[in-house]
Amino acid sequence: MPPSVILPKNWPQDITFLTALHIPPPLTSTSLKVPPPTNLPIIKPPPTPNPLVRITPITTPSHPANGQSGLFALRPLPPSSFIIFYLGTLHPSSTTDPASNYDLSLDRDLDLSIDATYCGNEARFINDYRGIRPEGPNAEFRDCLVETSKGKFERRIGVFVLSAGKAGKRSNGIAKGSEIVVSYGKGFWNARTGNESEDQHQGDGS
Ligand SMILES: C[S@@+](CC[C@H](N)C(=O)[O-])C[C@H]1O[C@@H](n2cnc3c(N)ncnc32)[C@H](O)[C@@H]1O
Repeated sequence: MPPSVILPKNWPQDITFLTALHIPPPLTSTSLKVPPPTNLPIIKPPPTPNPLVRITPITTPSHPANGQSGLFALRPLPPSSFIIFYLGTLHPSSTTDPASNYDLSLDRDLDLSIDATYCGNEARFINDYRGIRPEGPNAEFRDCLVETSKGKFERRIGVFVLSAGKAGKRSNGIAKGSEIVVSYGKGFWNARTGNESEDQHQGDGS
């Protein structure tokens, strides 16, 4: 991280803040290059810290992640809008640490995942909707692209506000002050309650 980078409020001291994906050797960004044309949205990297969100310690006893943190909207976020990239360490999915609570599959065909246990950005604080928002998630992970140089694109995972259709007809997106929640997928929770029947990664399934 360049020394001039301003850390987001409430960023933990023991986690490295990233402004770009961490790609340790032998992987290179070539693994993420996508030849055009593609139908994925092209996202311009947002400023850091991300002005749309805030990491907030959870102190409500009834919140299932009480004592941890969550990610909250600092302003109204319209349906389908991009919020933030999911950053962390890129690694082959075959090396996924089954105990990681911050691992997200980037692409099954490319066999790549992103783990934000030791380094990441604000997106690592997004909680699962279960026990928090009875209506369901208000955001989701989506595949997208970033233009790294003129005409060159790389794969990323972004967090997007649910579309009005998915969130219900009257959805206005995410209100200022609301917690941003996704679905980690049943597999995430099954793996943690000893049910191995649906062993998927965070973000798969619902
Ligand atoms: C990706 S982290 C989310 C950020 C985490 N709350 C933190 O402060 O670092 C995933 C972990 O958050 C907690 N968590 C997220 N959503 C939860 C929920 N709906 N109920 C209980 N714990 C949750 C669990 O400990 C889970 O392993």
